[in-house]
Parts: sequence; C-alpha cells; structure tokens
Amino acid sequence: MGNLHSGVKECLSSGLGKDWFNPFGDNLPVTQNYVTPALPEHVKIVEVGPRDGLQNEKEIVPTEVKIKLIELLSDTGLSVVEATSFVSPKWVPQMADSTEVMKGIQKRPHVQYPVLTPNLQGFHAAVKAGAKEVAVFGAASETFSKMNINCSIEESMQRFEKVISSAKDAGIPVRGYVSCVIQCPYEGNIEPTKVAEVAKRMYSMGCNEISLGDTTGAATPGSLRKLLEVVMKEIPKSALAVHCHDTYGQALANILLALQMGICVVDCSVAGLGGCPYAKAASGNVSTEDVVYMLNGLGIHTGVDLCKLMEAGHFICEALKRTTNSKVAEACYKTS
Ligand SMILES: CC(C)(COP(=O)([O-])OP(=O)([O-])OC[C@H]1O[C@@H](n2cnc3c(N)ncnc32)[C@H](O)[C@@H]1OP(=O)([O-])[O-])[C@@H](O)C(=O)NCCC(=O)NCCSC(=O)C[C@@](C)(O)CC(=O)[O-]
Repeated sequence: MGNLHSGVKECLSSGLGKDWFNPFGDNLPVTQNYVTPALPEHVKIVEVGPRDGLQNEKEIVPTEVKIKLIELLSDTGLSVVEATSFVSPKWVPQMADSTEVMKGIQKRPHVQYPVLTPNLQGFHAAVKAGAKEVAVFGAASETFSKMNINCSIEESMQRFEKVISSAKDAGIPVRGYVSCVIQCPYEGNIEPTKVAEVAKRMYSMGCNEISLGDTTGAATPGSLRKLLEVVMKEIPKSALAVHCHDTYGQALANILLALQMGICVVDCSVAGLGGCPYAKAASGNVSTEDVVYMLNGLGIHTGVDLCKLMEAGHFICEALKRTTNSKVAEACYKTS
C-alpha cells in the first residue's frame, strides 16, 4: 500500500489546507472554515463502491478482497457502506458471492450495510445472510427497467410492494433507487414529471429514502435543478439522495447544487469505481474522496477521515490493478 506522509494526512483529516497543499499558494488562504448558510451542516455519505463500484468489473473480484474493502471503508467513519446485491448471478456474475460477503464482514456497530434486493427472492436471501437494510431499484425509463431488471416499471412496482411489505414486517428499512432521472442510455432524455411519478410511488409504498440516479452522468446543475424542483413537490427533501455518475465531469457541481437545494444525502464510490452493466457508456460514480474533500473545504461535517478513505481507495485500486478515478487521491499520492 502506498504511503501518504504525515503532513498530507494531517491536512486532509482536518480539511484545512497546509500552505504547500493549497494549489493557489499563499494568495488564497484555505484555512478559513465557514459554512455557507444555504448549505447543510452535515452530509450523510452513502458509500456504494463495494456494490456499484464492483458490479461492473469483468474479472471476478475475490470475496476476501470485497470483504477487506468493506472493512477498510467501515473504519473511515462512514455510516453507510452498501455491501453487495442479491441479484441473479446470471445477470450480474460479480455479485454472485453476496451471501459470503455479508456473512464474512466484521460488522462495525456504527455502520449500516444495506444491500440491493430486486425481488422477494433476493430479499429473503439477504435477510438470511444477515442484512438489516435493503434497497429496491427501479427506473424512470421503461426500456432501462426492462434491460436492468427484466420487467416493466409497473411490474417492478408490484415486486417492490412485496419486498417493502415483507421488510416492514421484519422491521427492515428500504431505500428506493430511481435510475435514469435525467437520461436513459436507450431512450434519451427523461421528463422530470416521469421521475417524480416513479419516485413518489416508491416513497408512498414505504421507501424511507429515494436515491435519484443520474445513471449516465449526463446531468448538469441546470438539468438537475429542474428535476429537483419537480421531485421536491412530491417528496420531502429530507428523504432524497443524489447518486451522480461522473461521465461528463459534472458530478461535483451537481452535488453542490443538490446541497444548495437542501439535499443532505450523497451517494459516492471510493476511487470513483463502477458503472452500471446496463449503461455501458457510463463511467463510475463520483469518487468519495473528491466529495469528502469538497465537503471538508465547505466546512460540512461528514465524519469521514479522508486519509483512511484514500487508503481504502488505494487498496482496491491495487487489487484491481487500476489507477484511481479520484482527482484528490491522484493529487495526494503524486505529492506525497
Ligand atoms: C431482477 C432479476 C433477478 C430478474 O431476473 P429474471 O430472469 O427476470 O427473474 P426470474 O424471476 O424469471 O428468475 C429467473 C432466474 O433468476 C433467478 N433469480 C431471480 N431473482 C433472483 C435473485 N434476487 N437472486 C438470485 N437469483 C435470482 C431465479 O432463481 C431463476 O433462476 P433459474 O431457475 O433460471 O436458475 C434480474 O434481472 C437481475 O438480477 N437483475 C439485476 C440487475 C442489476 O443488478 N443491475 C445493477 C444494479 S442497478 C444499478 O446499478 C443502478 C443504480 C442502483 O446504481 C442507480 C443508478 O446509477 O442508476
């Protein structure tokens, strides 16, 4: 594992730049820690790297590497680490070891480990493996729904209803993802009203949080604002999360916009790993390191130790023989 020298560590943990770390030198101090009034004081980061980040990997990642990654992430101060998905191994072979992963991790008491469950079969397997939180995943595009989960939007809602009802009986909270909130890889642009309709339905069914997935990463702060204005008429902002892929380099700008509009739950993936197997041209999620660095700079609390996070990112990049997609990690490892 590569080493960050102690100066970098100190500076990243506090979020307050040392002089040498400030890319603008002495002329622009970054030591002033202020909170812009419109921004939240605390942001919950939902780390999706072990699931969204790894599901698209061609080579099967060994189960022990997945477990180690989840454990490293659990020790960074993150409160949510999405661990795996209970989906068909024929559809997503990389997630075939979901039971072993769930059973293998040394769970930390302060961390939640939600898993994806597209149907009752997945839900029951997840509960058996020890899952205490699950997520259902739908889409605002008919074609994507068919490609991703092999059913129409309407059929998916019927499946989710069953999962949510069983989860309620078991006292298990359910998150709801809506994919293609801006653009579908097959249908093109998606109307915000369609997204709001699907999101509202999932929220009304009992999902406690709705994560809006910019699956292709095509959103800009302009299009995201329009979307959020429509969706927020149907769902309280406190129940919304943003899930930004970074295909067009817009993710951080989009997240900042979402925070300014009152959202305080952000999904991201360590080292910017990932992508969806059914959105081929899309790149990974925004990297957790870059999001935490930005939030540190804004004086927004996340509870995440950026150095430990970068070490987790370094671990998985080495395991995958891959360079990081995190600009922050790249800069820090270059300068250390
Ligand atoms: C939904 C299904 C299962 C329907 O798949 P299906 O083939 O329509 O299901 P089925 O009910 O007809 O069953 C067919 C076979 O699948 C099995 N099966 C059925 N269900 C399960 C299950 N839960 N776990 C394990 N096996 C399952 C079942 O046992 C049977 O096995 P067989 O008898 O042929 O041997 C399938 O389409 C699937 O697994 N899709 C997963 C797709 C996926 O994981 N996509 C990536 C995650 S979504 C995402 O990344 C987007 C997100 C969330 O990040 C947000 C964003 O960025 O947009």
